[in-house]
Amino acid sequence: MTARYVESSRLPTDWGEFDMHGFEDAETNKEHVVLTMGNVGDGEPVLARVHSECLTGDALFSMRCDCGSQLQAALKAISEEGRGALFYLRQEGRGIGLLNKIKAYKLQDAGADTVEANEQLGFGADMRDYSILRPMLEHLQIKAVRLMTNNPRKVAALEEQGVEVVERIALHTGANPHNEKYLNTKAGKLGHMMEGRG
Ligand SMILES: Nc1nc2c(ncn2[C@@H]2O[C@H](COP(=O)(O)OP(=O)(O)OP(=O)(O)O)[C@@H](O)[C@H]2O)c(=O)[nH]1
Ligand SMILES: [Zn+2]
Repeated sequence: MTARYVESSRLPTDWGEFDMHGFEDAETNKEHVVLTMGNVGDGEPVLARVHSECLTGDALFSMRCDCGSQLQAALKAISEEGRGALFYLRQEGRGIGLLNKIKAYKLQDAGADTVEANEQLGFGADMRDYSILRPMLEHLQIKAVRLMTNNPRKVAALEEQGVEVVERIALHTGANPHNEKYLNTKAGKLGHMMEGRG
């Protein structure tokens, strides 16, 4: 996988003004963005979030997951520090795509958990590929991060891309009665670190 840098612009948000950098992956035709604030290329560790697209949670206010709340918390944390980077990767549905995620939700409505639903559809539990990050990190000259995530696989994935993860910062937010099973499955089957969640 390889991403080509295309263009940057300003992006004013509720949490202040970010710089938005667009990348294109010619192999998959996916378009990815990175929002940065401050000087992220100075060699100092960067407060960072690698966020996987979740149309339902990020844009449509879904309570089935914690994605929208994590996205907002990450932007807020970056703006409070005045420096950081949010990688918005188009890996909808842990890489299976939106329509397959809807099929997985239907199976979950009938009792399956998120992992069982993916397996019933013939997919692995998590099909995300993080190698797309490498050209983005290189372009932005980010060499070390303080990563906001509960997912140890993301820490390992960044290290595989040659970036030092000097700290993992837990991101426990957005728990509600509708996503209790989903969060429990993440902790029980997908290795997410959910200690202290409450
Ligand atoms: N296949 C599938 N994907 C889902 C489901 N619910 C959320 N997702 C996707 O999962 C991705 C988010 O991954 P999560 O496992 O919630 O969290 P994470 O990104 O691994 O870890 P954090 O950094 O801690 O947020 C997004 O791409 C969502 O669209 C589901 O039930 N099935
Ligand atoms: Zn989500």
